[in-house]
Amino acid sequence: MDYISTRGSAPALDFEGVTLAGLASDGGLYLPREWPRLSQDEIAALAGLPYPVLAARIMQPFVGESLSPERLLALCEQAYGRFAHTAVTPLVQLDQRNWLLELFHGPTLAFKDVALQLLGLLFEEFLGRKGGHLTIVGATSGDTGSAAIDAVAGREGVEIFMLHPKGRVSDVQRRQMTTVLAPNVHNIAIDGSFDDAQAMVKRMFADPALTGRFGLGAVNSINWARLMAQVVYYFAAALQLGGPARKVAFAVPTGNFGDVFAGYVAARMGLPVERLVVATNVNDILHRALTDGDYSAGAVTPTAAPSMDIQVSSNFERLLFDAGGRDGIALAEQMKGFEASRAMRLTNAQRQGASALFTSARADPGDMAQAMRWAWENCGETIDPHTAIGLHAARQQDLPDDVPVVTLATAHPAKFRDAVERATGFRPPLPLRVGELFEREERMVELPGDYDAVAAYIAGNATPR
Ligand SMILES: Cc1ncc(COP(=O)(O)O)c(C=O)c1O
Ligand SMILES: N[C@@H](CCOP(=O)(O)O)C(=O)O
Repeated sequence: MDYISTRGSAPALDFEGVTLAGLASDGGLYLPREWPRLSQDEIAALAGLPYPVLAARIMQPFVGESLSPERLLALCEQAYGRFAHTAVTPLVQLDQRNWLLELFHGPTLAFKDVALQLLGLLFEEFLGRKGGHLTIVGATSGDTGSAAIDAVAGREGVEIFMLHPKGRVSDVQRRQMTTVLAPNVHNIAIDGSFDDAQAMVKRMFADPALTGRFGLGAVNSINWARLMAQVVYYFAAALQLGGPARKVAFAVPTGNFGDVFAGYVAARMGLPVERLVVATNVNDILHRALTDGDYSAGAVTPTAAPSMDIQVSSNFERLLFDAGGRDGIALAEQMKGFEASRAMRLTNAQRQGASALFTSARADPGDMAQAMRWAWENCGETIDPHTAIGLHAARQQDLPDDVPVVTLATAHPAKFRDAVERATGFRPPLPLRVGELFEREERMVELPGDYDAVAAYIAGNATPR
């Protein structure tokens, strides 16, 4: 399996290469040259497998020669052995139509653990072969940061510099990052939004002052390995609900478009998916793009679902490339225009390609609170604000009677307990496995939202390759 860039001019790489590279050298994102396809019989034969075995089977075609099937399985067993539920991503029924896919049973209580626990092990495996040192630079609106830090803290040959927008993550999210005092972990709070932090990280990969001295790596969903690991739970859920004989719809709380793009990959591999519902909060660039082709980024509005307070959505580029005909050179021009003006129109081909599977919905703060209350009062379930946005979208769908709708429950409600308590009156307790988060010392630096200041800090503190 080899991987090509969405912008058409970076060298093709194998799985090990894309995992360590993160972003392509032309500024694009890597995707498999071709989608591996599973027949309906092959999918049916996956029913009932333990999660790590299912994960290794789904991921093997993407991994190719980079890992033997036995080694990939061993890494999956190690990664998913840290989850607090034996099903890893259990399904919970809400009513006749609606289900929750709980993705928050990992060590840091959000769906990011599903991919990042594995990615930490992949880094260790590949660096162990090649030698060298990886300097991870990442941006987080709260959940990627804690999951990535947990996955790499204390590991040999890796260090992490994680940027988050100051004051715009929940107190639990911040402490999950800043109380990890391992010497290879560096938390940086910047003035600005997640979009500002993400733009800085992408710029670092094109900055010779950094790339010349440090081996930069990515943990954000620009890294293909992140998305690959997330494809697995779409199969896991569909198989439990009668797939592949029965189609399933998914409602996905969306920010950087990584999680829902993983659902698109599952469909491209042959999983019968009725619909993928892109659920946004008031930062609704994706909803506007999918409904009328307008991909224009305004300022980010802070909400009670801070992890989705994103306007420039990295992985949308992957969809524009794949659904729009895979013309990397044309897409590079289109993205250059977007980067200059923060606005673009989707082409007809991109709109048609996307509309075959995707639909979208937007939730304002009232819709979000109402969905939290509905789940609590009618089903006895506490859900977090991000999941609530997904559920709001799921409950608006007009679908054939026999199609179940799975809302991805992307974070544990206790990560956002103030918002949950405001909506439901119930304050969800933190699970014991996170420990005494509020008693621990915090460590981070605060920097202005200025690229040169952040790059200089990293250059002054990172380990050369
Ligand atoms: C809890 C939660 N829900 C949803 C999302 C959105 O996921 P994605 O960025 O993959 O669209 C995020 C962050 O990305 C998140 O942390
Ligand atoms: N919501 C994310 C934002 C980063 O997204 P990623 O999936 O590209 O890493 C977060 O919680 O940090």
